[in-house]
Amino acid sequence: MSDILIVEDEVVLARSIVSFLERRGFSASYAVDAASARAMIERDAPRLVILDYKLNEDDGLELLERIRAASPRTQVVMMTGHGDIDVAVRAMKGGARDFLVKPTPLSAIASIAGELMLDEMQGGLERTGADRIVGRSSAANALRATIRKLGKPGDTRPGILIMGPEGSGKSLAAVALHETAAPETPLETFDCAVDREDDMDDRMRRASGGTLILRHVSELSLGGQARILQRLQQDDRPPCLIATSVRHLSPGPGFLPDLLYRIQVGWIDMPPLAERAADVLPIADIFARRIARDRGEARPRFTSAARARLLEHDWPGNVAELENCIARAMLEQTDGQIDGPHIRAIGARQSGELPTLRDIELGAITTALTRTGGNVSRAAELLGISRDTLRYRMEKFELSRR
Ligand SMILES: Nc1ncnc2c1ncn2[C@@H]1O[C@H](COP(=O)(O)OP(=O)(O)OP(=O)(O)O)[C@@H](O)[C@H]1O
Repeated sequence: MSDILIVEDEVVLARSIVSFLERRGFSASYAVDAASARAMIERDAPRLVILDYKLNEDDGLELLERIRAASPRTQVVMMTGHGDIDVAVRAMKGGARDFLVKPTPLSAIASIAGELMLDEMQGGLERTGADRIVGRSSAANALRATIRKLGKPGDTRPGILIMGPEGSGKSLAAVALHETAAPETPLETFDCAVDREDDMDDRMRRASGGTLILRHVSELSLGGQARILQRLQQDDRPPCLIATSVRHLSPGPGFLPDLLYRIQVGWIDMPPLAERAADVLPIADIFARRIARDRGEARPRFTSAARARLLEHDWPGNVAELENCIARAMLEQTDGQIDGPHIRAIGARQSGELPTLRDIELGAITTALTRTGGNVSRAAELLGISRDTLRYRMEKFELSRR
């Protein structure tokens, strides 16, 4: 009896996934066609089925429907091809828990299996260090690895600048870094956009020997910057500075070079949530579970319509927007079930005459593709994103069909 069943017609791939999972302590087996998969599901009722959308003779979506009917407790994760976002959405509507894009790194499969087992234990809600970063996109994996690397305990801790759009998780990454590098030391946060600069001295004194997170550092006045530099010199055990910023910083009249060089030793880029769609469902799930736990309620379930809606949205307000959306959905749901209509995203902030982010993005992609004569790899390079991300965005804007 196995907890995980891999349904994949390429035997070599199926075997390697199974042995990878088994080396990590999961019990797994595989089936190469729909008939044997169904027989094994009836016999074992596995916790998780990882199902290839394209099976030789059989249709993965049809098999998904049968699995859901035969074994409701079995979770199904669909493996789709690149650009098959419509298949992914259909799979979610058909009751799949999630989807993975092929070629799927084995680590992503292990992480999904791990998440499922964590869910079963109702654990994993409170995390520390790099594990605070929920998600299984390659960007989330890379971020956790960077936090572990930069946060290696050592005598000197370099200043670190975390750049990224609003609500993308910069402050969370800053806390994760502190917990990785020096969890026993004090942690203080100063928000340069809202806190009074008169409070800075006190905040720095309390952070001595630990970490000071400077949120929205680009908003700090020259006076405030000078104050920080002065205190850093006076303190025997000056705090490590971790700064976050939406805007690019450059030394010049607005920002003291000495402070910038102190902050910008290490660097982390937070990508927008739209570039890591694989993170949306795991993050939504943990937000909903935390709210339910705080209210003493059972773990909420997302219907397939809700999951599909979460995946279809672009999240211009990033993780903060997703958090807000889930908080509202949790207010509206009544029976522990979050359904499609409960998912109402606010979208980008109203900004007068400004074009929407969607328009800007569509414009940039179209320009890059026009300039490169439709060459996706070169267009992706011009835009500074991966080829996969560009293909995904093109699919969303239906550019490939134009
Ligand atoms: N990968 C993630 N996993 C779980 N929670 C996340 C993740 N990223 C962000 N969050 C949560 O989303 C919310 C917004 O993140 P955060 O405040 O860190 O964004 P930010 O980039 O610092 O925003 P701002 O630009 O407004 O300062 C927080 O509640 C944070 O804990």
